[in-house]
Amino acid sequence: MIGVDGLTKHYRTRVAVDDVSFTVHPGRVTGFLGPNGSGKTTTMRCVLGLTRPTAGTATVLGVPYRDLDVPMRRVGALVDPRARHPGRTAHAHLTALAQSNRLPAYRVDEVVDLVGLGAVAHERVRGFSLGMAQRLGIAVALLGDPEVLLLDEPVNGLDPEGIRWVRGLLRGLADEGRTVLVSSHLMSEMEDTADHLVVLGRGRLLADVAMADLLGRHASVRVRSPRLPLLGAALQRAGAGVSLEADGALRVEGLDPAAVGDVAFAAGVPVHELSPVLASLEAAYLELTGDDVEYRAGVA
Ligand SMILES: Nc1ncnc2c1ncn2[C@@H]1O[C@H](COP(=O)(O)OP(=O)(O)OP(=O)(O)O)[C@@H](O)[C@H]1O
Repeated sequence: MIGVDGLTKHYRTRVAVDDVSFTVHPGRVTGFLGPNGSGKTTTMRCVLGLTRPTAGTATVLGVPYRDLDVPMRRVGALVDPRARHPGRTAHAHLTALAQSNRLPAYRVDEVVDLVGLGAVAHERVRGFSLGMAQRLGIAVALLGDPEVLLLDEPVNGLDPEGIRWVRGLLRGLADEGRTVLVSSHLMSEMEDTADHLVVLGRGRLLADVAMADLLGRHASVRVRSPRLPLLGAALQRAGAGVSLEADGALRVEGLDPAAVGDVAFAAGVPVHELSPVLASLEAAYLELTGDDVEYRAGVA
């Protein structure tokens, strides 16, 4: 469990995180989303005791991170995959961490195998690709076999096979009852991985919502009929938003498929197709964050 309560962080005049509260529960993967600069990393750093909040609190398993005894056994984190000793081998890096955190040496070989770094474990980290560095960062996070995991952009730099592997790993960790908070910019990846979403925009909380609810809220219905104008008018009278698709079908928003069918029946209009259309996470996300994007392409 991760608890963030009234969390606020100011950097001089910039408000990086603005009175944000949410709880990350165990047993599910919680996706942490938001445009660039929306405060995700700052929030994670506050949870990990790396950044001191201006106001509010962040706790892990009910206590501030600094109060945890042997934190690596309780919380695993991937925040900056490049932040490790470049002259060391991956194995030596993990061994040093295991020793300083009183973790068993056999755990090093376990996590090396788990993240698929067996072939390069004795090579220097300096020569690692971003994908290999990410895998090593994930190995560090898993070293203490922790109950809580915070991973900032873990699929950054990974190839499709690596991305699939991370997805399976996160699912497995959540299924074991662990708390998993993971940030990503890849909407399609989040859609396949996360059960729950916490969304930030300009440092504020925009949504704390189950993935299925968010997608359901933005779902629509496709309907075809030989008497389209009549059906469109009846649906609008029922309060639906109606638009014409390129192929001549109607796109109906604000009513579920059963309600659309009932409106058609009551209007005496034949229906030739009636299908629910699930929103993509990308569309739902853009709608949520539309006004809160701080850095747009082409804008300084
Ligand atoms: N050490 C710092 N000093 C000054 N400003 C900072 C510092 N760290 C972050 N910020 C600012 O705080 C805001 C939030 O940044 P943060 O890195 O938390 O966002 P983010 O959502 O993780 O972004 P990204 O997706 O780009 O990593 C940004 O405007 C950033 O410029």
